[in-house]
This record gives sequence, C-alpha cells and structure tokens, in this order.
Amino acid sequence: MAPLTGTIAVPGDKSISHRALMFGALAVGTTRISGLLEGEDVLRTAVAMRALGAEVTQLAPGAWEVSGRGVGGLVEPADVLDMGNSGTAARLLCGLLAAHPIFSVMTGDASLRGRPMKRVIDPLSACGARFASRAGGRLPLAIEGAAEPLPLDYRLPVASAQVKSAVLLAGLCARGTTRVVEPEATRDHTENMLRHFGATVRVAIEGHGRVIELDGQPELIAAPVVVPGDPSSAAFPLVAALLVPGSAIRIGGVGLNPLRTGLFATLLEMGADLTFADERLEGGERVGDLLVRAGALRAVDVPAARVPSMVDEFPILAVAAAHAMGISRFRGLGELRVKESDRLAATAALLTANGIRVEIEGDDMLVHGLGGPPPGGGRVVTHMDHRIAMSALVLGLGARAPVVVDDGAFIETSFPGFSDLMNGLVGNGGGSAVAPA
Ligand SMILES: O=C(O)C1=C[C@@H](OP(=O)(O)O)[C@@H](O)[C@H](O)C1
Ligand SMILES: C=C(OP(=O)(O)O)C(=O)O
Repeated sequence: MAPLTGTIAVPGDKSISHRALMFGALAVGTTRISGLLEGEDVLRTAVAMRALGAEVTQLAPGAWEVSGRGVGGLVEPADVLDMGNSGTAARLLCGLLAAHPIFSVMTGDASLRGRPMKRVIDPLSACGARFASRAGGRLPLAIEGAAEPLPLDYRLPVASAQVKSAVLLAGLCARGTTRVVEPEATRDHTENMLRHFGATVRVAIEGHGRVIELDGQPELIAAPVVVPGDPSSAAFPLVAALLVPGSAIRIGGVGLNPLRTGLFATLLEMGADLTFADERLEGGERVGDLLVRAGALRAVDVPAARVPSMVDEFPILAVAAAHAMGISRFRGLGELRVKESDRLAATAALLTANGIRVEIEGDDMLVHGLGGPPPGGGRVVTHMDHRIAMSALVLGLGARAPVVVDDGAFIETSFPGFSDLMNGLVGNGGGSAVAPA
C-alpha cells in the first residue's frame, strides 16, 4: 500500500457538460465550452446534438464550440439516437424531442435499455408529445414531438434532477410558464445554465425542496461555459487518499455547488482530514481545491434528506465506511436501484466479496466497518457501471489483498484516464495502483 501523493485535476463535470452542449445547441450564436468532459456519456450528447442540426466542434482537448439553432429550431434526426450508457443524456433529450415537431427514436446500451423512462414519458406526454416504448417505459423509445407544446405544471414524485431538467427543457419551447415543484432540492445546473443563457427562471424555497418557474420561448443567447472538475469523480482519488496511510493529495478546481457536496459533508462527519482552499466562483458555479490527508474514520449515519446531494457517491462512501470504526447506516437509497446497475445490490456484493459485512434493510444500507483495511482479494462484477468499477478499484488500493474487476471499460463513460491518474498518484512514491481488466 504505497501512499498517494501529488496534485491532480479531475475531468470536467458530467452534468454540466451534457447541459452545456444542449443549451449551446438551443442558443443563437456560438457557445465556447472549456473543460468539457470527454467521457463517452457526454460524447453521445455531442453526437445527438449534431444529429439534431447543431454544429458541434472540438477545437482542442476540452475546448469545444457549439453553433446553435435557437429555441425550437432542432431538426428531425435522420437515424436512431443512441445514448449509450447515459441516463442524463437520454432523459434530458426526451424533454427537447418532446417539444419539437419532429419524429425520433432513441436507444441505448443494455444498461440504459433497462432503466425507467416512464418518469419522463408521463410528464412530457402532458405537453402534447406521443411516446411508444417497450414494456415498462424502457428504451428503445419512439417520440412524436408536439407542434405546439403546452407548458407543464409538474410535481416530481421522485427527487430527480434529470426529470426536473427534462420538464424545463420542454418548457423552453412552450408558450407560457412552466412550473416544477421538487419535494427535495436536486442539483440545479439546469436552472443556473438557463439563467446564464438569458432565460427567466424564478426559484422559491419550499421546505426541503423548491418551486421552479421558467418563462417559455425565451431567446437563448450563446454564452461561454467553464466546466468545473466533477465532484463525483473527485470522490475516488479523495477516498483513496483518506484510506491509504501516509497519503496527502490536492485535487484542484473541483465543483462545490452545495447541491453536490453531500459526500464531503459526510466524510467530514466521519472525521476525514479534508479541507478546502482557493474557493472561487467560475462561470456561476462555486469551485475550489480539495486538500486530503489519510487518517482514521468513524462510522456515520447519513439521513435520507442528504441523498440527492450525493446520489452517485454511495458506492465509494461504502468503501470508506468499510474502513471506518463502527456500523454506518445510509438511509433512503431506493433511487440507487435504477442507476446504471442496481447499485444497492452491486455495492453490497462488492463489499461482501471483499470480506466486509453489509445489510440491506428496506432502502437503507448498513456497512460493518472494520476500523482498518478490509481483507480484499475479491472479484467484483461491475454490471456496466462505472462507479462500481472505480469503487472496487479504490477498495483494492486500501485492502490487504488486490481486488479484481470483471470489466473496467465503463469507467470511460465518466472518468477517462482514471487508471493513469490513480497510478500517477501512487507512482509519486513508487509502485502501481489500479489495473482494471
Ligand atoms: O441531472 C443530472 O445530471 C444527474 C442527475 C442524477 O440522476 P437522477 O436525476 O436520476 O437522480 C445523477 O444520478 C446523474 O448522474 C446525473
Ligand atoms: C447515474 C449516473 O449517470 P446517468 O444517470 O447519467 O447514467 C452516474 O453517473 O452515476
């Protein structure tokens, strides 16, 4: 177990990257994007926006340009739109396609074809679009968009930024005010970027949640987008450095939007040596550097209300909890069952295969922390899920015996260069860290 040392930057934020391409395609003029995540999920969105008539060009690594068609100006795609592994790309795009008078068919890989789309089909049908899908609202999906979409007034039944964003994107093309009520606040990158491109958005806090109103048919004007480092990607080197004794790393330029930082708050409650430096605003989003040092962790109880602010971080939090002293409980994780894999089951299997006791009680997960390194030595089935693969590899870094994953290929969806970056941190002190299959 060689310590991790050095300073790194993680790839651009996946949520913001998808949105930057989509808003660029809807704006009048040319949008310059810097720091775009060039992971497979986002590249699928780039290809889809081209198929819908926008000009999307890579100028240099991370530097992209989108010449948009104006709100309501997307054209009918000539072929099926394949959104690969990406739930965000698929669901946000449904919002756009439903509100243009065009016919389209969308599909994805085996993981995405298994994920529920009814959550966007239901509200978007009310704007006048027609959908035909496989049983249970699964992809492939055929969409006949509305010629004159109606503005929606929708209360989200699940806390989902993807559903909220799909409704708001459809609302761009509708005459009148679109209203979304979310019982729990979820990431607000869509609202921020709508404003950044010139739309009028009103947000009122209501209990734990928010009421969002968007005035329809605005003229969106191209605006530069600076994409911060993805906090959900930073989570992996961060937890690795906390767990491997002697580690001390700095992760520069990480997005610190308060609706994304639940993991950082949780790790601090566990006693993590994590501090923030050089906090600043970049392109309307809070950004800062993370300073991380290894140290002992204690168990934690994560309330359900915190889930939306760290919904993708539970597999890697479970790895941290495996090292912590005591039994951790994570509450209200039902949504994890419909991610790239059933992440409740996959996370439990990942820990169990490596000698850590886990219990699932309803929608809660309990991790029996060992107060030190777990045995490891397991072979982890990743189920086409990048976050399960990276969590397993980080577990292996801090375990007594190496961990093997069946398939590392899906890491490319969100974190290109993951192995090189992790091996570089270990290589600073000699040695090698992760080698996905
Ligand atoms: O809006 C987004 O960019 C995302 C929202 C979340 O999904 P849900 O909306 O399904 O919670 C998250 O899991 C996903 O990685 C990205
Ligand atoms: C859930 C995720 O992404 P998506 O829903 O876009 O596939 C994720 O990246 O963890």
